Amino acid sequence: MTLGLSISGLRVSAPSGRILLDVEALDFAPGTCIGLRGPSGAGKSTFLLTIAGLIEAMSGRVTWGDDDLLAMSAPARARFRRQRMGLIFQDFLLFEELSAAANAALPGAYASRTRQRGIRGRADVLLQKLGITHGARTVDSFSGGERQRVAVARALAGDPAIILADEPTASLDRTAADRLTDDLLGLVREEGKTLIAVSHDPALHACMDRVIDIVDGRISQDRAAA
Ligand SMILES: Nc1ncnc2c1ncn2[C@@H]1O[C@H](COP(=O)(O)OP(=O)(O)OP(=O)(O)O)[C@@H](O)[C@H]1O
Repeated sequence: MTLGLSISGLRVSAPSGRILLDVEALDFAPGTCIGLRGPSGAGKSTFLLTIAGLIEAMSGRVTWGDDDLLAMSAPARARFRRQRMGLIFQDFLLFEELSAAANAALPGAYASRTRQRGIRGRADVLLQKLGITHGARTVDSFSGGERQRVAVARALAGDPAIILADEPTASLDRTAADRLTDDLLGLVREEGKTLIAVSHDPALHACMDRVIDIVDGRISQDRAAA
């Protein structure tokens, strides 16, 4: 399954009333890899949280396929996120005392037995593809690059249509960052998933299909990557 994103008249406000995001119209075709960049505090993470349905104080339309996030109840949004989205963050957010396989299979935590088995199998295949063959070792002894590859396997294990990444290469050195970018984009493209990645890393943006600049909560530039 692939899903595209359509946004119109989106506004996100802080409790003070300050507008954090103001996006008139934006469409992402299914299966596109999109980079988001902009100065610190511009609203990139807020944008990512908004399209993940994690922000309440928003108005407008944020539609994934036929599903309008604002029209859903909070539990329906959480279910949608669980079934359709994989999330990757800068600081990995792994369970330190678990193995790579157990971390990567976490999207199965709330799933039926049958789906859990499928997710475990997919997690193992993804870890193999990502070169993580560390058996029962717990991830607390993994390098940053290895940890982030476990996070990539976890994001993809539930076979979600959408992958959202916030600074996926920021904690890595250049070599590990480039490898992670190659691995992530390779897997995402192989399966036709939609990827949206916030990053300050020009090397990551150079691999994307489209790069969008956000400044002061607004889209200042939107172009197909060279
Ligand atoms: N819950 C909130 N209440 C008030 N202000 C907020 C809230 N969340 C974010 N902001 C503000 O919104 C602005 C955008 O924040 P955001 O984290 O989206 O920026 P960013 O572009 O991701 O920055 P960085 O590159 O530094 O991570 C910042 O000024 C931040 O302080």
